[in-house]
Amino acid sequence: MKITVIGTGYVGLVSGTCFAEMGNKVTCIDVDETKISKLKEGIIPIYEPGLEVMVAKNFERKTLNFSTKLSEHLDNCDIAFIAVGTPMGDDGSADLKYVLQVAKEIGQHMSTPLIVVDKSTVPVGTADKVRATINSELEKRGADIDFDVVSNPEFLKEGDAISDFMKPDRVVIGADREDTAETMRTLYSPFFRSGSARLIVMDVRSAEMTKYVANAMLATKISFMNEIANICELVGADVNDVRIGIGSDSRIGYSFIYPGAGYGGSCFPKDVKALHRTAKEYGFNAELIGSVEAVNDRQKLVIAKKVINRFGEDLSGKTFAIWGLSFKPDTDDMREAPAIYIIKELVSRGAKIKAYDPKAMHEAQECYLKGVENITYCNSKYEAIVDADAMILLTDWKEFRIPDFEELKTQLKEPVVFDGRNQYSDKMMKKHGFEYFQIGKQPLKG
Ligand SMILES: NC(=O)c1ccc[n+]([C@@H]2O[C@H](COP(=O)([O-])OP(=O)(O)OC[C@H]3O[C@@H](n4cnc5c(N)ncnc54)[C@H](O)[C@@H]3O)[C@@H](O)[C@H]2O)c1
Ligand SMILES: O=c1ccn([C@@H]2O[C@H](COP(=O)(O)OP(=O)(O)O[C@H]3O[C@H](CO)[C@@H](O)[C@H](O)[C@H]3O)[C@@H](O)[C@H]2O)c(=O)[nH]1
Repeated sequence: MKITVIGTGYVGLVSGTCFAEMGNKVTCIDVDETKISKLKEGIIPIYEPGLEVMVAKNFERKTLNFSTKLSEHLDNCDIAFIAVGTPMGDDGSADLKYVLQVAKEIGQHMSTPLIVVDKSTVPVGTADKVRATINSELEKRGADIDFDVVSNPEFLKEGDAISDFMKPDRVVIGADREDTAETMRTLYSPFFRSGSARLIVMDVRSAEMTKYVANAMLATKISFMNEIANICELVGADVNDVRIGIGSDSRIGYSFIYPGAGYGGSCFPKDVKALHRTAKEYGFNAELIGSVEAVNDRQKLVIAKKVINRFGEDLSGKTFAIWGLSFKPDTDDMREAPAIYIIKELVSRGAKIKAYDPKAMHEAQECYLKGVENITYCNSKYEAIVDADAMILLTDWKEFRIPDFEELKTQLKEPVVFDGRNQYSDKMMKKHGFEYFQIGKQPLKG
């Protein structure tokens, strides 16, 4: 099929590349000229394992192309995917300005029948707005061209994006017309080896809702466990054991019940807020969803509180080594990363920070921690710990899992570790003589 993907970010680039991998002819469009010219030179703007090789292969065999000109890539196109950002608006709702701008451009330039697919995460009712916007542009130029609007939310995770897309748990398609649904089934059939039981077709509004419900459910699991972790700590229980104890019940399961320094990223925080806001617009106070968000906001500062309890309210003269800045491992993405909040809190109390992340240093320096004083960016995790008063682990990158503990102990002024992702254990830390603070368990005194 001939496919145009509009918005070449995490979702657009991964989706476009994976569709190309399956033999479709794909053009990825973006308004960001620098991004597009870099992609044409084989430079990938994001860090996502496996993506660079797949982009290069498909670009070379001409199944994948990049452009800034949407108007040149709608003729005889079968499907146009909208994959632009839907950031949080001032009132917490999803800001649809990029989506509707794309819809407007599609209406202005389409010349042949087209299926327009919303892949961006958008509130219920957005497909109707996209349809109305396209119709209005067609009317303005007196054009009568058949088109349909489909919702096909994306469930990929950053860091695992290629495998999530190539081997999806499910693909959700919201289509109100059977011929459109059939085209979408054909597009996705190569991604499912044995039939299409996991290719779920429903009405458009239910598909739009499904995306928010999936993210809200996952975020709820995390906030629930973080709440439990805080209680465990107070009553003298170990949340790590409790997690295993409950996860073994197949009705609960092990995934997404890891307590930590709070969830971040470009999706959970904004999508939970947007769902809460949608409910409010319909006059309903979604209390549980509101609490999920509030618990997470509080959780982001739990590690900072532990540092303050240990070192005092005034942290001037103290230096802390931070291991991990990205919101999760295997990505350079720092959107809503707990590290931003924790570092700002410590710096505001006079602390100095020595930070290291395998991939997110540039994002931190140039964007998310830009202008924050007293941060030194280090070239390695070991450089960061030299003369620091304590090490604080905030992202569970594999390279932090089994560090050289003796080196860590020697370089730190005092052997103190705060673990925001429960990567180590009391047993391990006791062996090496550390004072060890983790989430959901009373501290191990040195
Ligand atoms: N990042 C994820 O892991 C993920 C996963 C599932 C769903 N989503 C959803 O997918 C959507 C996109 O997210 P993302 O993380 O890929 O965003 P992103 O910010 O990485 O990329 C969006 C891209 O769209 C481009 N753009 C904006 N306006 C445009 C226009 N008029 N024409 C062409 N390009 C335009 C931007 O320049 C940018 O490159 C969001 O709704 C998000 O919630 C994201
Ligand atoms: O048990 C867990 C699991 C995750 N997290 C945190 O939750 C956040 C989000 O993690 P993850 O879901 O792996 O990353 P995302 O790339 O944000 O992916 C989520 O958001 C995407 C955008 O909507 C969806 O497509 C995915 O299905 C959904 O998992 C991160 O800060 C993690 O550290 C925890 O604290 N505990």
